[in-house]
Amino acid sequence: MPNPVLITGASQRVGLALAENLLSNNYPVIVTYRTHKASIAQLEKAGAVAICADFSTDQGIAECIEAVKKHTTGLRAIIHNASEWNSEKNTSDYASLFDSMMQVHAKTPYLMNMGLKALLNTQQEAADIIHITDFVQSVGSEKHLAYAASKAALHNLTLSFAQMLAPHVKVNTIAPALLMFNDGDDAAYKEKALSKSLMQTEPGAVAAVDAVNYLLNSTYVTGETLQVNGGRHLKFN
Ligand SMILES: NC(=O)C1=CN([C@@H]2O[C@H](COP(=O)(O)OP(=O)(O)OC[C@H]3O[C@@H](n4cnc5c(N)ncnc54)[C@H](OP(=O)(O)O)[C@@H]3O)[C@@H](O)[C@H]2O)C=CC1
Ligand SMILES: Nc1nc2c(c(=O)[nH]1)N=C([C@H](O)[C@@H](O)CO)CN2
Repeated sequence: MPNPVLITGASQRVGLALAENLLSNNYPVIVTYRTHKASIAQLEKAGAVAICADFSTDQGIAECIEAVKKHTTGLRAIIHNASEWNSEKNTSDYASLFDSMMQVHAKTPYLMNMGLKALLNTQQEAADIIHITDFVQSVGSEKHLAYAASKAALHNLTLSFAQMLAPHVKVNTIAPALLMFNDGDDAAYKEKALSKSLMQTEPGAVAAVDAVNYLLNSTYVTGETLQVNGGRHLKFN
């Protein structure tokens, strides 16, 4: 039996699509969720192990690490997907915003990788860590400053863990731009968001699923960023 893939934040959208795709490709899957939704019950019905985890505290991260260890002695991959896209416009408590963004996007992957890296080394074939960041890791964001900084920190962890865990474990970043709109995004927002890339489309979670499968099947890519942004870096007008 192959070792499972661990996906964080899999109760909806991209994380859920990743879990469903990997299950359909016969990978054993362990997911974390914070809010129990029907999607989690469906994943469990399909054979996934589901762990309730809130990464907003260090204790929550530690408990998640211990829960994973109770379920498996080995891991094929860890995919850090859990995230909150919070903006400065919704608060005046910038200290808490900054801390919460760094907590979920940088401290959680850091502590989970340090706590679980030994499980990645019980494989004959290579193992993977995938950090899902954001296009803004390299250009910043005037409306999501703390979010962008935390995603840049996560990418820097890619560079460090790639050096620490080579050659057995490959560590890479997937940096998406628009993948999926959110409920409540109005037509004006959607039009503006679509205009920011050359492809001018909302690709859906499948764009991230394809990127993850490329990395899982790669044998020589590590310490890299897979940009999944519809050519946004070339859209200047
Ligand atoms: N959607 C997009 O267009 C883009 C997405 N990305 C990145 O891709 C990834 C997937 O995006 P998307 O699917 O939209 O993500 P979501 O915004 O839907 O969030 C994914 C999950 O993260 C979980 N989560 C958030 N905070 C915590 C926490 N403190 N502890 C535990 N779990 C938490 C949530 O769990 P629950 O619901 O169970 O509470 C949620 O289901 C993210 O890393 C995102 O930053 C990057 C660029 C564009
Ligand atoms: N955790 C999340 N991160 C991001 C989301 C999201 O919905 N959840 N959405 C975006 C936007 O699509 C942005 O890329 C384009 O406006 C960014 N990050």
